[in-house]
Amino acid sequence: MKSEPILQVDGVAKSFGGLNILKNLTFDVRKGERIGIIGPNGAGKTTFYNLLAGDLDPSKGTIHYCGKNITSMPNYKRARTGIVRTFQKNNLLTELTVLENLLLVLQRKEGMGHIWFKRRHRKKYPSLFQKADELLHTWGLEQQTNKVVKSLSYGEQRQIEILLGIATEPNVLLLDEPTAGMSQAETDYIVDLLRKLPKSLTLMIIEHDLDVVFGLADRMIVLYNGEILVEGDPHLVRNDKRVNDIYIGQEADLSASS
Ligand SMILES: Nc1ncnc2c1ncn2[C@@H]1O[C@H](COP(=O)(O)OP(=O)(O)OP(=O)(O)O)[C@@H](O)[C@H]1O
Repeated sequence: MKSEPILQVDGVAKSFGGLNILKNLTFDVRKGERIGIIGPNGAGKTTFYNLLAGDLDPSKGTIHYCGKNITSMPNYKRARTGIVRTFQKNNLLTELTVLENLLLVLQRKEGMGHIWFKRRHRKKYPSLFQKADELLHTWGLEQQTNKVVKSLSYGEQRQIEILLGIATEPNVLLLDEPTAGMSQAETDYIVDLLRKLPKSLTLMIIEHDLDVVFGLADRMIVLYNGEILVEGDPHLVRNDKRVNDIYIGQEADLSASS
């Protein structure tokens, strides 16, 4: 028996000054699904994440999360209820160390005040530090612990950003091009990390690297001109003529990226 949808998107549209960027999107996401979202530049993928994360309100339609209407719920409340996104560009505090960035996320999660950053001491907050150590160990990033973020490579910074998203223990994690700008080794690390995430976590991944997204997703959504062109099983989507047509002349032929 299929589980109840964790997200229900019903008739969602978004216009900017008369331009219809997203048109009548309707689909459900079930708990634990891995949804890959692809589409050419400008198809509306990031705008769609903005609507899911509460960074923008839809012009039409509704979004339900765990059965509750969240269409007008602001982003910080959605994040608190477990819908967390990462961005195409890093959102880290680059003057701080990896550990300090992680502690900041964990202290917020533990409800330890909204002071944007207060230096915490290991002796005084052992459980906070232990949690940070565990996360860095689990994801093989111990060596980065005390490095200042700005000293890391772009790909390493993106790895840390994803780690921070995971540290919040989200129910739904929205990843926006998680491997963009990464080396092959860094990409492999991220793919491996995403594969190891708990099965109960619902993942949505916007990704231009077709090998990555087809390798991770158990369902694909193809956006084109603000509409769902094709949706479904990755194997069928990969071989769909309409999908191949929109990728012809672009970075890759879908059938060649297996
Ligand atoms: N605030 C805005 N005002 C006006 N137009 C916007 C705004 N935000 C996005 N757009 C337009 O909406 C369209 C979709 O943009 P969006 O960033 O969602 O596409 P995308 O599929 O994520 O593209 P990419 O793969 O290049 O990131 C683009 O034509 C963009 O210029």
